[in-house]
Amino acid sequence: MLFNTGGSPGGAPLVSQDTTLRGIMSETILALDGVSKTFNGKPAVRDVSFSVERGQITGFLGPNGAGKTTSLRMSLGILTPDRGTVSLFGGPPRPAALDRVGFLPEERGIYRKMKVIDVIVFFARLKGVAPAEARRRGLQMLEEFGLAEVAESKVKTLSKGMAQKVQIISTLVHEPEFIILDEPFSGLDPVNQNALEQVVRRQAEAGRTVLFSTHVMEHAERLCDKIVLIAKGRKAFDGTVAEALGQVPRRVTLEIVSDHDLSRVLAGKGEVHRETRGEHEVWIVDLGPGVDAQDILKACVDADVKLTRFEPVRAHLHDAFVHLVGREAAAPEAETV
Ligand SMILES: Nc1ncnc2c1ncn2[C@@H]1O[C@H](COP(=O)(O)OP(=O)(O)OP(=O)(O)O)[C@@H](O)[C@H]1O
Repeated sequence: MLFNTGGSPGGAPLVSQDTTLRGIMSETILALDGVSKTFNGKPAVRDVSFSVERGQITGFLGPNGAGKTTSLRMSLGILTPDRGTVSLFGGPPRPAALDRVGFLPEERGIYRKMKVIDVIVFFARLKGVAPAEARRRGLQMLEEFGLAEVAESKVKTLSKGMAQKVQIISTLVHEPEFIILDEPFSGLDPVNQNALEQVVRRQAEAGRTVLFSTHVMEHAERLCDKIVLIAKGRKAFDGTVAEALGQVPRRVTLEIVSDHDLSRVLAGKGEVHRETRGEHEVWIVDLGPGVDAQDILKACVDADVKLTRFEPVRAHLHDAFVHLVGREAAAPEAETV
């Protein structure tokens, strides 16, 4: 097992180990209502509302500069909104509520001169875990993260990825009910990104609630019960991954060797584009309402068209994001100025 999924703090019953039930039993852990924040006259977050439900994994997605970190900081009371309200565990984000949260900030920094295990124990103790228990959990988690041999090493001797894992352990060691991770995958190599995805899944399976921000859609596509898309400070979408993908026109790509004109065959099936790639003619169909890929295949077979490729194209979350906010707003902030 990669990570300890033990009981919830204070012995409270875990909500559910079942993904389906997780969806049904709804209790709002965090709610932002009409929240806005401006820095030096420049709006960073504009009238954003969304909620995070207990036991779910929620992805907070958007390009660099979209307003994710600012929203997370407001969620935790680190920043005060100019307008709107934040409710954490049913009230303002006060210290007692924050003890139930594990937060991995975007700006990472741990005490370089301390030993790894001492850093983890330090963070656990800040959240009220007894010293012996903090050490026991810290050593167990280091083992599970493949870092057992560096427990007594100084932080400054670790690679960047190892240091990030130590910081993730420090975020989780007090077994918080609600885990907020700001860009947790950045700085990790693909193997460790996969390992972190497993950690997030196991936390949710243990009944914990996870909210993480990312500009890499693939993590959210694989992990999330719900996603919130934000661009240029505004919420663009809030729903399940399937609902987001449902916003993208379904597409089929056809390839033929001849210069057969498919316009008549594909008439009424959707929006059709034609491209020449080498000696192949490629026809791309954005399927119209009520048309599915099989209708296109049947029309080609009936018209005796010799296909060299027939490919229903699977949409990805990035396509949905671009479709919802436009290519310019989907780009990182620096690319749009
Ligand atoms: N303390 C601050 N002072 C001034 N401007 C800020 C401050 N914090 C954020 N901003 C600005 O607010 C906007 C949103 O930034 P934010 O960090 O919330 O975005 P983000 O989606 O988290 O992106 P990134 O992943 O790059 O941090 C940006 O234009 C940023 O420069």
